[in-house]
Amino acid sequence: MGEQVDKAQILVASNRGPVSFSVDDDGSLSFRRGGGGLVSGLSSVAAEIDTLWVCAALSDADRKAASSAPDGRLDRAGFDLGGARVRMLDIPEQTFANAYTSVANSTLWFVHHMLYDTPNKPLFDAAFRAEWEDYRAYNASFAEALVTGAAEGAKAAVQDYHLALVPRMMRGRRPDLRIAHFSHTPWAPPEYFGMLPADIGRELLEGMLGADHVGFLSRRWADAFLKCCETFLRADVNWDHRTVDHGGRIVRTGVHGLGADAEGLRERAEQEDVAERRATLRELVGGRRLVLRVDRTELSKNIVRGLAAYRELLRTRPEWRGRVTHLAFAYPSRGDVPEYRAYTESVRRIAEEINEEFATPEWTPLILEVNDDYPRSLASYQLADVLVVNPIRDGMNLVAKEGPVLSHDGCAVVLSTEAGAADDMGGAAVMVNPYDVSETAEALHTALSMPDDERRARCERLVEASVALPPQRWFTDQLRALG
Ligand SMILES: O=P(O)(O)OC[C@H]1O[C@H](O[C@H]2O[C@H](CO)[C@@H](O)[C@H](O)[C@H]2O)[C@H](O)[C@@H](O)[C@@H]1O
Ligand SMILES: O=c1ccn([C@@H]2O[C@H](COP(=O)(O)OP(=O)(O)O)[C@@H](O)[C@H]2O)c(=O)[nH]1
Repeated sequence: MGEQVDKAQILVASNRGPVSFSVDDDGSLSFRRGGGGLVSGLSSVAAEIDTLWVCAALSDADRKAASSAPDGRLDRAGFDLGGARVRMLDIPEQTFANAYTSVANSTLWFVHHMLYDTPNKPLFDAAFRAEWEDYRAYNASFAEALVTGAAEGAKAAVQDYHLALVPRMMRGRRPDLRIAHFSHTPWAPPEYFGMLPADIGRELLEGMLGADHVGFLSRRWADAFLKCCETFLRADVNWDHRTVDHGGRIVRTGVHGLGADAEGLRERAEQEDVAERRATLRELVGGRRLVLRVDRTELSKNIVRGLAAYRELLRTRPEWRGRVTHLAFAYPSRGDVPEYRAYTESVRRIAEEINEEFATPEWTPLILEVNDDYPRSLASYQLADVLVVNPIRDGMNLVAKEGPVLSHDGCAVVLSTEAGAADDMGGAAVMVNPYDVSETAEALHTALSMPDDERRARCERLVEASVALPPQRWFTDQLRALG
Protein backbone atom coordinates (compact mmCIF):
# COMPACT_ATOMS: atom_id res chain seq x y z
CA MET A 1 0.00 0.00 0.00
CA GLY A 2 1.31 3.48 -0.87
CA GLU A 3 1.88 6.04 1.86
CA GLN A 4 -1.11 8.20 0.94
CA VAL A 5 -3.51 5.22 1.09
CA ASP A 6 -2.65 4.74 4.74
CA LYS A 7 -3.32 8.34 5.62
CA ALA A 8 -6.72 9.15 7.00
CA GLN A 9 -9.24 11.76 5.88
CA ILE A 10 -10.92 11.77 9.28
CA LEU A 11 -9.05 11.49 12.55
CA VAL A 12 -10.19 11.34 16.14
CA ALA A 13 -7.91 11.85 19.11
CA SER A 14 -8.78 11.14 22.73
CA ASN A 15 -6.90 9.97 25.78
CA ARG A 16 -9.11 6.91 26.30
CA GLY A 17 -9.69 4.74 23.28
CA PRO A 18 -12.53 2.39 22.41
CA VAL A 19 -10.95 -0.72 23.94
CA SER A 20 -8.68 -1.62 26.81
CA PHE A 21 -6.69 -4.82 27.01
CA SER A 22 -5.82 -7.23 29.79
CA VAL A 23 -3.50 -10.21 29.94
CA ASP A 24 -5.23 -13.54 30.65
CA ASP A 25 -3.74 -16.29 32.81
CA ASP A 26 -2.39 -18.04 29.72
CA GLY A 27 -0.62 -14.84 28.66
CA SER A 28 -3.00 -14.06 25.79
CA LEU A 29 -4.59 -10.65 25.41
CA SER A 30 -8.31 -10.03 25.74
CA PHE A 31 -10.14 -6.76 25.39
CA ARG A 32 -13.20 -4.95 26.67
CA ARG A 33 -14.84 -1.67 25.70
CA GLY A 34 -13.38 1.47 27.23
CA GLY A 35 -15.54 2.99 30.00
CA GLY A 36 -17.18 6.41 30.20
CA GLY A 37 -19.36 8.58 28.03
CA LEU A 38 -16.75 9.77 25.55
CA VAL A 39 -16.17 6.20 24.42
CA SER A 40 -19.93 5.45 24.39
CA GLY A 41 -20.44 8.43 22.09
CA LEU A 42 -17.53 7.94 19.74
CA SER A 43 -17.51 4.15 19.35
CA SER A 44 -20.71 4.07 17.37
CA VAL A 45 -19.39 6.87 15.17
CA ALA A 46 -16.11 5.08 14.55
CA ALA A 47 -17.98 1.91 13.63
CA GLU A 48 -19.57 3.70 10.69
CA ILE A 49 -17.08 6.28 9.51
CA ASP A 50 -13.62 5.41 8.22
CA THR A 51 -11.48 7.04 10.88
CA LEU A 52 -8.07 6.80 12.42
CA TRP A 53 -8.60 6.94 16.19
CA VAL A 54 -5.47 7.98 18.07
CA CYS A 55 -5.50 7.26 21.79
CA ALA A 56 -3.09 6.49 24.62
CA ALA A 57 -2.07 3.01 25.76
CA LEU A 58 -3.36 3.10 29.33
CA SER A 59 -1.84 -0.08 30.75
CA ASP A 60 0.97 -2.57 30.17
CA ALA A 61 -1.51 -4.83 28.38
CA ASP A 62 -2.48 -1.94 26.07
CA ARG A 63 1.22 -1.34 25.40
CA LYS A 64 1.71 -5.00 24.60
CA ALA A 65 -1.27 -4.97 22.21
CA ALA A 66 -0.03 -1.79 20.54
CA SER A 67 3.51 -3.08 20.11
CA SER A 68 2.31 -6.26 18.43
CA ALA A 69 0.25 -4.33 15.87
CA PRO A 70 1.85 -3.32 12.57
CA ASP A 71 2.66 0.41 12.72
CA GLY A 72 0.95 0.44 16.13
CA ARG A 73 -2.43 0.26 14.37
CA LEU A 74 -4.76 -2.34 15.76
CA ASP A 75 -6.80 -4.47 13.44
CA ARG A 76 -10.17 -2.88 12.89
CA ALA A 77 -12.03 -6.18 12.72
CA GLY A 78 -10.75 -7.27 16.10
CA PHE A 79 -13.13 -5.35 18.29
CA ASP A 80 -16.33 -4.56 16.62
CA LEU A 81 -15.37 -1.13 15.41
CA GLY A 82 -16.27 -1.48 11.75
CA GLY A 83 -14.63 1.52 10.18
CA ALA A 84 -11.98 2.58 12.65
CA ARG A 85 -8.31 1.91 12.81
CA VAL A 86 -6.94 2.48 16.29
CA ARG A 87 -3.47 3.80 16.95
CA MET A 88 -2.50 3.45 20.63
CA LEU A 89 0.39 5.69 21.64
CA ASP A 90 2.99 4.20 23.91
CA ILE A 91 3.76 7.24 26.05
CA PRO A 92 6.53 6.83 28.68
CA GLU A 93 4.94 5.85 31.97
CA GLN A 94 6.06 8.85 34.01
CA THR A 95 5.11 11.33 31.29
CA PHE A 96 1.67 9.71 31.08
CA ALA A 97 1.19 9.73 34.86
CA ASN A 98 2.08 13.43 35.08
CA ALA A 99 -0.05 14.40 32.11
CA TYR A 100 -3.14 12.25 32.78
CA THR A 101 -3.24 11.75 36.52
CA SER A 102 -1.69 15.00 37.77
CA VAL A 103 -2.43 17.71 35.23
CA ALA A 104 -5.54 16.45 33.41
CA ASN A 105 -7.41 14.64 36.18
CA SER A 106 -6.14 16.24 39.40
CA THR A 107 -6.03 19.78 38.07
CA LEU A 108 -7.98 20.54 34.88
CA TRP A 109 -10.86 18.20 35.76
CA PHE A 110 -11.05 19.76 39.24
CA VAL A 111 -11.07 23.27 37.78
CA HIS A 112 -13.82 22.59 35.24
CA HIS A 113 -15.98 20.69 37.76
CA MET A 114 -15.23 23.22 40.52
CA LEU A 115 -14.19 20.44 42.88
CA TYR A 116 -11.38 22.06 44.88
CA ASP A 117 -11.35 22.03 48.61
CA THR A 118 -9.69 25.47 48.45
CA PRO A 119 -7.95 25.77 51.86
CA ASN A 120 -5.60 22.98 50.71
CA LYS A 121 -5.74 22.77 46.98
CA PRO A 122 -4.92 23.83 44.33
CA LEU A 123 -1.27 24.59 44.87
CA PHE A 124 0.91 25.44 41.90
CA ASP A 125 4.61 25.00 42.66
CA ALA A 126 7.78 23.81 40.97
CA ALA A 127 6.59 20.19 41.05
CA PHE A 128 3.44 21.21 39.17
CA ARG A 129 5.54 23.05 36.60
CA ALA A 130 7.49 19.84 35.97
CA GLU A 131 4.22 17.93 35.51
CA TRP A 132 3.06 20.62 33.12
CA GLU A 133 6.14 19.97 30.96
CA ASP A 134 4.99 16.35 30.70
CA TYR A 135 1.47 17.47 29.79
CA ARG A 136 3.06 19.41 26.92
CA ALA A 137 5.12 16.38 25.87
CA TYR A 138 2.06 14.11 25.97
CA ASN A 139 0.10 16.62 23.84
CA ALA A 140 3.06 16.77 21.45
CA SER A 141 2.97 12.96 21.01
CA PHE A 142 -0.68 13.15 19.97
CA ALA A 143 -0.01 16.09 17.64
CA GLU A 144 2.83 14.15 16.03
CA ALA A 145 0.67 11.04 15.49
CA LEU A 146 -2.11 13.15 14.02
CA VAL A 147 -0.01 15.19 11.62
CA THR A 148 1.79 12.10 10.38
CA GLY A 149 -1.46 10.10 10.03
CA ALA A 150 -3.50 12.79 8.26
CA ALA A 151 -4.04 12.96 4.52
CA GLU A 152 -3.86 16.32 2.75
CA GLY A 153 -6.81 18.51 3.86
CA ALA A 154 -8.02 15.93 6.41
CA LYS A 155 -10.34 16.75 9.29
CA ALA A 156 -9.23 16.04 12.85
CA ALA A 157 -11.54 15.94 15.88
CA VAL A 158 -9.51 16.38 19.07
CA GLN A 159 -11.32 15.47 22.27
CA ASP A 160 -11.26 16.96 25.72
CA TYR A 161 -9.13 18.66 28.35
CA HIS A 162 -6.34 16.09 28.11
CA LEU A 163 -5.49 17.39 24.64
CA ALA A 164 -6.05 21.14 24.89
CA LEU A 165 -2.66 22.02 23.41
CA VAL A 166 -2.93 19.70 20.40
CA PRO A 167 -4.82 21.96 17.95
CA ARG A 168 -2.24 24.74 18.12
CA MET A 169 0.63 22.24 17.89
CA MET A 170 -0.92 20.71 14.78
CA ARG A 171 -1.74 23.98 13.08
CA GLY A 172 1.88 25.10 13.20
CA ARG A 173 2.92 22.02 11.25
CA ARG A 174 -0.05 21.32 8.99
CA PRO A 175 -2.00 24.45 8.04
CA ASP A 176 -3.87 22.37 5.42
CA LEU A 177 -5.77 20.41 8.09
CA ARG A 178 -9.16 21.37 9.46
CA ILE A 179 -9.18 20.93 13.20
CA ALA A 180 -12.01 20.69 15.72
CA HIS A 181 -11.63 20.56 19.50
CA PHE A 182 -14.50 19.22 21.58
CA SER A 183 -14.87 19.43 25.38
CA HIS A 184 -16.89 16.72 27.11
CA THR A 185 -16.61 18.54 30.44
CA PRO A 186 -18.20 21.73 31.66
CA TRP A 187 -16.00 24.81 31.27
CA ALA A 188 -15.11 26.77 34.39
CA PRO A 189 -16.28 30.38 34.75
CA PRO A 190 -13.44 32.97 34.72
CA GLU A 191 -13.59 33.36 38.53
CA TYR A 192 -12.62 29.69 38.87
CA PHE A 193 -10.46 29.25 35.75
CA GLY A 194 -8.40 32.18 37.07
CA MET A 195 -7.02 29.88 39.80
CA LEU A 196 -4.65 28.46 37.20
CA PRO A 197 -1.30 30.22 36.81
CA ALA A 198 -1.87 32.99 34.25
CA ASP A 199 0.60 31.66 31.66
CA ILE A 200 -0.83 28.14 31.87
CA GLY A 201 -4.41 29.38 31.57
CA ARG A 202 -3.42 31.33 28.46
CA GLU A 203 -1.54 28.38 26.99
CA LEU A 204 -4.63 26.18 27.38
CA LEU A 205 -6.96 28.69 25.76
CA GLU A 206 -4.54 29.47 22.94
CA GLY A 207 -3.93 25.75 22.46
CA MET A 208 -7.63 25.18 21.84
CA LEU A 209 -7.89 28.29 19.66
CA GLY A 210 -5.46 26.60 17.29
CA ALA A 211 -8.62 24.77 16.12
CA ASP A 212 -11.07 26.06 13.51
CA HIS A 213 -14.04 25.07 15.61
CA VAL A 214 -14.30 24.63 19.38
CA GLY A 215 -17.30 22.60 20.56
CA PHE A 216 -19.11 22.08 23.86
CA LEU A 217 -21.99 19.98 25.14
CA SER A 218 -24.00 22.89 26.55
CA ARG A 219 -24.38 26.57 25.84
CA ARG A 220 -23.51 27.21 29.48
CA TRP A 221 -20.05 25.70 29.00
CA ALA A 222 -19.51 27.48 25.68
CA ASP A 223 -20.42 30.83 27.27
CA ALA A 224 -17.90 30.25 30.05
CA PHE A 225 -15.17 29.47 27.50
CA LEU A 226 -15.92 32.65 25.56
CA LYS A 227 -15.81 34.68 28.78
CA CYS A 228 -12.43 33.13 29.65
CA CYS A 229 -11.12 34.13 26.20
CA GLU A 230 -12.24 37.71 26.83
CA THR A 231 -10.90 37.81 30.37
CA PHE A 232 -7.55 36.08 30.05
CA LEU A 233 -6.57 36.65 26.40
CA ARG A 234 -8.30 40.01 25.94
CA ALA A 235 -9.61 38.36 22.78
CA ASP A 236 -12.35 39.97 20.77
CA VAL A 237 -15.48 37.84 21.21
CA ASN A 238 -18.39 38.35 18.84
CA TRP A 239 -21.32 37.22 20.98
CA ASP A 240 -23.77 37.25 18.07
CA HIS A 241 -21.69 34.89 15.97
CA ARG A 242 -20.06 33.26 19.00
CA THR A 243 -16.59 33.54 17.49
CA VAL A 244 -13.23 34.47 18.99
CA ASP A 245 -10.87 36.79 17.14
CA HIS A 246 -7.36 36.06 18.38
CA GLY A 247 -3.87 35.92 16.90
CA GLY A 248 -5.10 36.98 13.47
CA ARG A 249 -7.65 34.15 13.17
CA ILE A 250 -11.35 33.84 13.79
CA VAL A 251 -12.33 30.68 15.65
CA ARG A 252 -15.93 29.49 15.72
CA THR A 253 -17.54 27.89 18.75
CA GLY A 254 -20.54 25.59 18.72
CA VAL A 255 -22.85 23.62 20.97
CA HIS A 256 -23.49 19.97 20.15
CA GLY A 257 -25.48 18.22 22.86
CA LEU A 258 -24.48 14.58 22.47
CA GLY A 259 -27.43 12.18 22.78
CA ALA A 260 -27.74 8.46 23.40
CA ASP A 261 -27.19 5.90 20.67
CA ALA A 262 -30.68 4.37 20.97
CA GLU A 263 -30.30 1.83 18.20
CA GLY A 264 -26.92 0.57 19.40
CA LEU A 265 -28.09 0.43 23.00
CA ARG A 266 -31.25 -1.51 22.20
CA GLU A 267 -29.33 -3.95 20.07
CA ARG A 268 -26.72 -4.46 22.79
CA ALA A 269 -29.42 -4.84 25.44
CA GLU A 270 -31.00 -7.72 23.55
CA GLN A 271 -27.97 -9.90 24.07
CA GLU A 272 -27.94 -12.90 26.34
CA ASP A 273 -25.55 -11.49 28.98
CA VAL A 274 -27.96 -8.60 29.60
CA ALA A 275 -30.95 -10.98 29.86
CA GLU A 276 -29.10 -13.10 32.43
CA ARG A 277 -28.31 -10.09 34.55
CA ARG A 278 -31.86 -8.82 34.26
CA ALA A 279 -33.13 -12.09 35.71
CA THR A 280 -30.66 -11.86 38.61
CA LEU A 281 -31.57 -8.25 39.33
CA ARG A 282 -35.30 -9.02 39.25
CA GLU A 283 -34.77 -11.64 41.90
CA LEU A 284 -32.65 -9.29 43.99
CA VAL A 285 -35.23 -6.51 43.92
CA GLY A 286 -38.06 -8.96 44.57
CA GLY A 287 -41.01 -6.89 43.31
CA ARG A 288 -40.08 -3.73 45.23
CA ARG A 289 -39.73 -0.31 43.60
CA LEU A 290 -36.25 0.10 42.14
CA VAL A 291 -34.21 3.27 42.58
CA LEU A 292 -31.05 3.12 40.46
CA ARG A 293 -27.83 5.03 40.00
CA VAL A 294 -24.96 4.16 37.62
CA ASP A 295 -21.77 6.23 37.79
CA ARG A 296 -18.03 6.15 37.61
CA THR A 297 -16.79 6.39 41.19
CA GLU A 298 -16.27 10.05 40.51
CA LEU A 299 -16.33 13.01 42.88
CA SER A 300 -18.38 15.15 40.52
CA LYS A 301 -21.11 12.50 40.28
CA ASN A 302 -22.03 13.38 43.89
CA ILE A 303 -22.73 9.80 44.92
CA VAL A 304 -22.40 10.42 48.67
CA ARG A 305 -25.03 13.18 48.72
CA GLY A 306 -27.26 11.04 46.52
CA LEU A 307 -27.09 8.16 49.00
CA ALA A 308 -27.57 10.61 51.89
CA ALA A 309 -30.79 11.69 50.18
CA TYR A 310 -31.97 8.08 50.04
CA ARG A 311 -31.20 7.76 53.76
CA GLU A 312 -33.19 10.93 54.45
CA LEU A 313 -36.09 9.55 52.42
CA LEU A 314 -36.14 6.40 54.56
CA ARG A 315 -35.93 8.49 57.73
CA THR A 316 -38.61 11.04 56.87
CA ARG A 317 -40.93 8.85 54.83
CA PRO A 318 -41.00 5.54 56.69
CA GLU A 319 -43.76 4.28 54.39
CA TRP A 320 -41.03 3.44 51.84
CA ARG A 321 -39.14 1.13 54.19
CA GLY A 322 -39.29 -2.41 52.90
CA ARG A 323 -40.96 -1.25 49.67
CA VAL A 324 -37.97 0.04 47.76
CA THR A 325 -34.48 -1.21 46.82
CA HIS A 326 -31.69 1.13 45.82
CA LEU A 327 -29.11 -0.32 43.42
CA ALA A 328 -25.96 1.78 43.17
CA PHE A 329 -23.53 0.61 40.48
CA ALA A 330 -20.28 2.49 40.71
CA TYR A 331 -17.56 1.42 38.33
CA PRO A 332 -13.97 2.12 39.34
CA SER A 333 -12.34 5.23 37.95
CA ARG A 334 -9.04 7.10 38.27
CA GLY A 335 -7.74 5.03 41.17
CA ASP A 336 -4.34 6.75 40.85
CA VAL A 337 -5.80 10.00 42.18
CA PRO A 338 -5.86 9.93 46.02
CA GLU A 339 -9.10 11.94 46.22
CA TYR A 340 -10.84 9.26 44.15
CA ARG A 341 -9.66 6.45 46.42
CA ALA A 342 -10.83 8.37 49.49
CA TYR A 343 -14.14 9.16 47.81
CA THR A 344 -14.76 5.52 46.95
CA GLU A 345 -14.23 4.72 50.63
CA SER A 346 -16.75 7.37 51.68
CA VAL A 347 -19.27 5.91 49.23
CA ARG A 348 -18.77 2.47 50.79
CA ARG A 349 -19.04 3.93 54.30
CA ILE A 350 -22.38 5.67 53.82
CA ALA A 351 -23.76 2.57 52.06
CA GLU A 352 -22.87 0.48 55.11
CA GLU A 353 -24.38 3.05 57.46
CA ILE A 354 -27.66 2.99 55.54
CA ASN A 355 -27.90 -0.78 55.67
CA GLU A 356 -26.95 -0.83 59.37
CA GLU A 357 -29.71 1.68 60.12
CA PHE A 358 -32.55 0.14 58.10
CA ALA A 359 -31.87 -3.42 56.97
CA THR A 360 -34.16 -6.18 58.23
CA PRO A 361 -33.80 -9.94 57.77
CA GLU A 362 -36.12 -9.67 54.73
CA TRP A 363 -34.90 -6.43 53.22
CA THR A 364 -31.59 -4.89 52.13
CA PRO A 365 -32.34 -1.22 51.43
CA LEU A 366 -29.19 -0.51 49.42
CA ILE A 367 -27.02 -2.71 47.21
CA LEU A 368 -23.77 -1.01 46.25
CA GLU A 369 -21.47 -2.66 43.71
CA VAL A 370 -18.12 -1.09 42.97
CA ASN A 371 -17.08 -2.84 39.76
CA ASP A 372 -17.35 -2.56 36.02
CA ASP A 373 -20.21 -4.53 34.50
CA TYR A 374 -21.62 -2.79 31.46
CA PRO A 375 -24.29 -5.42 30.62
CA ARG A 376 -25.51 -5.28 34.22
CA SER A 377 -25.90 -1.51 33.90
CA LEU A 378 -27.97 -1.95 30.75
CA ALA A 379 -30.16 -4.56 32.46
CA SER A 380 -30.69 -2.25 35.42
CA TYR A 381 -31.80 0.60 33.13
CA GLN A 382 -34.51 -1.71 31.82
CA LEU A 383 -35.94 -2.34 35.26
CA ALA A 384 -35.53 0.96 37.13
CA ASP A 385 -38.54 2.92 38.37
CA VAL A 386 -36.39 5.90 39.33
CA LEU A 387 -32.96 6.84 37.99
CA VAL A 388 -30.91 9.25 40.13
CA VAL A 389 -28.43 11.51 38.34
CA ASN A 390 -27.34 14.28 40.72
CA PRO A 391 -23.84 15.48 39.67
CA ILE A 392 -22.30 18.61 41.12
CA ARG A 393 -21.35 19.48 37.53
CA ASP A 394 -21.29 17.24 34.46
CA GLY A 395 -20.53 17.98 30.81
CA MET A 396 -23.60 16.02 29.72
CA ASN A 397 -24.21 12.72 31.59
CA LEU A 398 -25.14 9.98 29.18
CA VAL A 399 -26.47 7.70 31.90
CA ALA A 400 -29.41 10.12 32.27
CA LYS A 401 -30.15 9.61 28.58
CA GLU A 402 -29.49 5.88 28.32
CA GLY A 403 -31.79 4.97 31.25
CA PRO A 404 -35.06 6.22 29.72
CA VAL A 405 -34.16 4.80 26.29
CA LEU A 406 -33.87 1.26 27.66
CA SER A 407 -36.59 1.48 30.30
CA HIS A 408 -39.22 -1.25 29.95
CA ASP A 409 -42.05 0.46 31.80
CA GLY A 410 -41.02 4.11 31.92
CA CYS A 411 -38.65 5.44 34.54
CA ALA A 412 -38.67 8.77 36.33
CA VAL A 413 -35.37 10.66 36.36
CA VAL A 414 -34.22 12.75 39.32
CA LEU A 415 -31.77 15.12 37.63
CA SER A 416 -29.31 17.76 38.76
CA THR A 417 -29.70 21.22 37.28
CA GLU A 418 -25.89 21.22 36.87
CA ALA A 419 -25.70 18.38 34.32
CA GLY A 420 -25.52 19.35 30.66
CA ALA A 421 -28.35 16.83 30.19
CA ALA A 422 -30.63 19.22 32.09
CA ASP A 423 -30.65 21.55 29.06
CA ASP A 424 -32.98 19.32 27.08
CA MET A 425 -34.35 16.91 29.71
CA GLY A 426 -35.18 19.45 32.41
CA GLY A 427 -38.84 19.74 31.45
CA ALA A 428 -39.62 16.07 32.00
CA ALA A 429 -37.26 15.15 34.85
CA VAL A 430 -37.63 15.94 38.57
CA MET A 431 -34.97 18.61 38.98
CA VAL A 432 -32.72 19.07 42.02
CA ASN A 433 -30.00 21.31 43.35
CA PRO A 434 -27.21 18.73 43.78
CA TYR A 435 -26.08 20.18 47.11
CA ASP A 436 -29.59 20.07 48.60
CA VAL A 437 -29.92 16.60 50.13
CA SER A 438 -33.39 17.31 51.56
CA GLU A 439 -34.67 18.50 48.20
CA THR A 440 -33.21 15.37 46.58
CA ALA A 441 -34.93 13.17 49.21
CA GLU A 442 -38.24 14.86 48.42
CA ALA A 443 -37.58 14.44 44.70
CA LEU A 444 -37.09 10.71 45.29
CA HIS A 445 -40.44 10.63 47.05
CA THR A 446 -42.09 12.54 44.18
CA ALA A 447 -40.55 10.24 41.61
CA LEU A 448 -41.49 7.08 43.52
CA SER A 449 -45.05 8.31 44.05
CA MET A 450 -45.62 9.38 40.45
CA PRO A 451 -48.74 7.78 38.95
CA ASP A 452 -47.84 5.18 36.29
CA ASP A 453 -49.40 7.20 33.45
CA GLU A 454 -47.48 10.33 34.32
CA ARG A 455 -44.22 8.42 34.74
CA ARG A 456 -44.60 6.75 31.35
CA ALA A 457 -45.61 9.99 29.64
CA ARG A 458 -42.66 11.84 31.12
CA CYS A 459 -40.35 9.01 30.15
CA GLU A 460 -41.47 9.31 26.54
CA ARG A 461 -40.49 12.98 26.60
CA LEU A 462 -37.18 12.06 28.20
CA VAL A 463 -36.49 9.56 25.43
CA GLU A 464 -37.33 12.16 22.78
CA ALA A 465 -34.85 14.59 24.32
CA SER A 466 -32.23 11.85 24.78
CA VAL A 467 -32.13 10.78 21.16
CA ALA A 468 -32.43 14.24 19.60
CA LEU A 469 -28.76 14.28 18.60
CA PRO A 470 -27.47 10.71 18.26
CA PRO A 471 -23.67 10.24 18.24
CA GLN A 472 -23.40 9.87 14.46
CA ARG A 473 -25.13 13.20 13.88
CA TRP A 474 -23.34 14.83 16.79
CA PHE A 475 -20.07 13.95 15.07
CA THR A 476 -21.03 14.74 11.50
CA ASP A 477 -22.42 18.13 12.66
CA GLN A 478 -18.97 18.93 13.96
CA LEU A 479 -17.30 17.83 10.75
CA ARG A 480 -19.76 19.96 8.83
CA ALA A 481 -18.94 22.92 11.06
CA LEU A 482 -15.37 22.56 9.81
CA GLY A 483 -16.56 23.35 6.30
O1 LIG B 1 -11.28 8.19 30.63
P1 LIG B 1 -11.56 8.31 32.11
O2 LIG B 1 -10.57 9.16 32.82
O3 LIG B 1 -11.80 6.99 32.73
O4 LIG B 1 -12.97 9.05 32.25
C1 LIG B 1 -14.09 8.69 31.48
C2 LIG B 1 -14.57 9.88 30.65
O5 LIG B 1 -15.06 10.86 31.56
C3 LIG B 1 -15.45 12.10 31.02
O6 LIG B 1 -16.66 11.91 30.26
C4 LIG B 1 -17.44 12.97 29.77
O7 LIG B 1 -17.97 12.63 28.51
C5 LIG B 1 -19.33 12.27 28.41
C6 LIG B 1 -19.72 12.15 26.94
O8 LIG B 1 -19.67 13.37 26.28
C7 LIG B 1 -20.22 13.27 29.15
O9 LIG B 1 -21.57 12.84 29.07
C8 LIG B 1 -19.79 13.36 30.60
O10 LIG B 1 -20.55 14.38 31.25
C9 LIG B 1 -18.32 13.69 30.74
O11 LIG B 1 -17.93 13.52 32.10
C10 LIG B 1 -14.32 12.70 30.21
O12 LIG B 1 -14.71 13.96 29.68
C11 LIG B 1 -13.82 11.74 29.15
O13 LIG B 1 -12.68 12.30 28.49
C12 LIG B 1 -13.40 10.45 29.85
O14 LIG B 1 -12.97 9.48 28.90
O1 LIG C 1 -20.07 -0.47 34.09
C1 LIG C 1 -20.32 0.46 33.30
C2 LIG C 1 -21.50 1.19 33.40
C3 LIG C 1 -21.75 2.23 32.50
N1 LIG C 1 -20.85 2.54 31.54
C4 LIG C 1 -21.10 3.64 30.57
O2 LIG C 1 -20.30 4.78 30.89
C5 LIG C 1 -20.92 5.93 30.34
C6 LIG C 1 -20.92 7.05 31.36
O3 LIG C 1 -21.07 8.25 30.68
P1 LIG C 1 -21.54 9.59 31.36
O4 LIG C 1 -21.65 10.58 30.26
O5 LIG C 1 -22.78 9.38 32.15
O6 LIG C 1 -20.38 10.00 32.39
P2 LIG C 1 -18.78 9.91 32.35
O7 LIG C 1 -18.43 8.67 33.10
O8 LIG C 1 -18.34 9.88 30.94
O9 LIG C 1 -18.35 11.13 33.09
C7 LIG C 1 -22.31 5.55 29.92
O10 LIG C 1 -22.36 5.45 28.52
C8 LIG C 1 -22.50 4.20 30.59
O11 LIG C 1 -23.37 3.33 29.91
C9 LIG C 1 -19.68 1.84 31.45
O12 LIG C 1 -18.85 2.15 30.59
N2 LIG C 1 -19.44 0.80 32.32
